[in-house]
Amino acid sequence: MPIQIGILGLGTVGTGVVKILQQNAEAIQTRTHCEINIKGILDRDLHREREVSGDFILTDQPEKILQDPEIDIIVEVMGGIEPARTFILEAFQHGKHVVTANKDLLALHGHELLDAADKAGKELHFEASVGGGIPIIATLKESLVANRITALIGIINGTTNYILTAMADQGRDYAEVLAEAQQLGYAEADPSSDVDGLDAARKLAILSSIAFNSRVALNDVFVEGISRITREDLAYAAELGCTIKLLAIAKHQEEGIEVRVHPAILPLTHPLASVNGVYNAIFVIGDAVGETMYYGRGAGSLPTGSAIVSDVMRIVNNIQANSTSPSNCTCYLELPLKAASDFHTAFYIRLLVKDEPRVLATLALLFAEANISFASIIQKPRGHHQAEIVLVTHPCREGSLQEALDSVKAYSKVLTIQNVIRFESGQGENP
Ligand SMILES: NC(=O)C1=CN([C@@H]2O[C@H](COP(=O)(O)OP(=O)(O)OC[C@H]3O[C@@H](n4cnc5c(N)ncnc54)[C@H](OP(=O)(O)O)[C@@H]3O)[C@@H](O)[C@H]2O)C=CC1
Ligand SMILES: N[C@@H](CC=O)C(=O)O
Ligand code: NA
Repeated sequence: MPIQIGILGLGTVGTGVVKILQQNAEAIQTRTHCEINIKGILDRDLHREREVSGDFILTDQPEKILQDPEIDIIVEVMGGIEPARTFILEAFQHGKHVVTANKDLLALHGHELLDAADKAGKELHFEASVGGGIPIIATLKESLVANRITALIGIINGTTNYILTAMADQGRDYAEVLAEAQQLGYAEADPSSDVDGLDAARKLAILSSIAFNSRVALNDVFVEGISRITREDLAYAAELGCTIKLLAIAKHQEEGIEVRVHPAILPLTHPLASVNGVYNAIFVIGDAVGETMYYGRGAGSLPTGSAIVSDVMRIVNNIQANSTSPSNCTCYLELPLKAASDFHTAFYIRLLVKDEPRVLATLALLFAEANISFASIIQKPRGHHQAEIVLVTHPCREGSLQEALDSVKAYSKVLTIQNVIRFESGQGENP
């Protein structure tokens, strides 16, 4: 007897899922000892020309999929919060397992959905929701389960990585490269969720909850986007032997966990520094395994479809072995969350100042009053008796840096604070 699946949404990812199930049908059947058949697909538009066809019904009526007693597994790839949330809850009520790629929904309602799956004794899988085709959720839940994860640092938004790579390598402007990323279909419908860091924050909430076995909600993630990064900052980063990436950082320290998404200056020697263009990668440190990294395509029809179909096959294997209904929720701890003022990093501070005696000495004094010292300084003339100064601090408390910046703002010889960017050593520990 084939196992029947129903798909909600025949867009980019839904089409990839159908293609993989059709193209690799023989290998999939051999590996699962079972035929997997697409019984029905829900989509709004029944008349649009499609890249795929097959022996399935295409319907715009959700009950035809959700209430079909023959369907065992629902694949939700329609996106959005509602009605996706209601459809998934309904799927559990009707005794179906669910696979979803919906990071927006999981970041907001993951707890509710995992509870509903547990209550129904059904499985909920979501490998595609973070890093597209990169196997990172299964890696954290299964392959690294013997470890205490101490740090996870990811490039998990392809759009922003594409933009920063093009700005760094080709010296192009932010707005121009963003428009190109939209044309290429990398960006979300509303690209502000990419460039403002929200897409990466949603993915980090999902990943860190799994990595630390403690629920991290979207609101727990400190978020800053890339829109204030300029070509000048990228050029200074290069001068310092570094690059700038939008990093999703989660660390488990004695005081608690910190979860943050922001642009960070990263040494070129770190493996994440060579993750370029639209590619994603997640660097994970486990107490036993040490440093590991997972790299690949974070989006796209077939890469994302690969993660979905693998999740479907995992469920099919469990159905065959009569061993479904495991515990879906892995958050058995309640770890404290560190406040942003307690983050501890080095900083890059770019200032436009009056080029006069004692300015640098006064700046050193203002920072010293907040207990912050400099690791290096770059100064360049900017004409009209002005100079641009880049100060690189030794690691310090974020709260202390804010105090120092308040004094710097009030200092009359400082014309503008052009930018402030955190450093990330990428080694897990806070220096
Ligand atoms: N694209 C990617 O590379 C990745 C996507 N994801 C996630 O996968 C999911 C799907 O993304 P993607 O395939 O790109 O999205 P698309 O917009 O390409 O596809 C969604 C499809 O579902 C249909 N749909 C949406 N709402 C409804 C509804 N209420 N009833 C019936 N049909 C509906 C849409 O119809 P219509 O077009 O008419 O709105 C569309 O055909 C999202 O959650 C996304 O975040 C995750 C990783 C990567
Ligand atoms: N807009 C996202 C697509 C995948 O989630 C990205 O740029 O990574
Ligand atoms: Na993935």
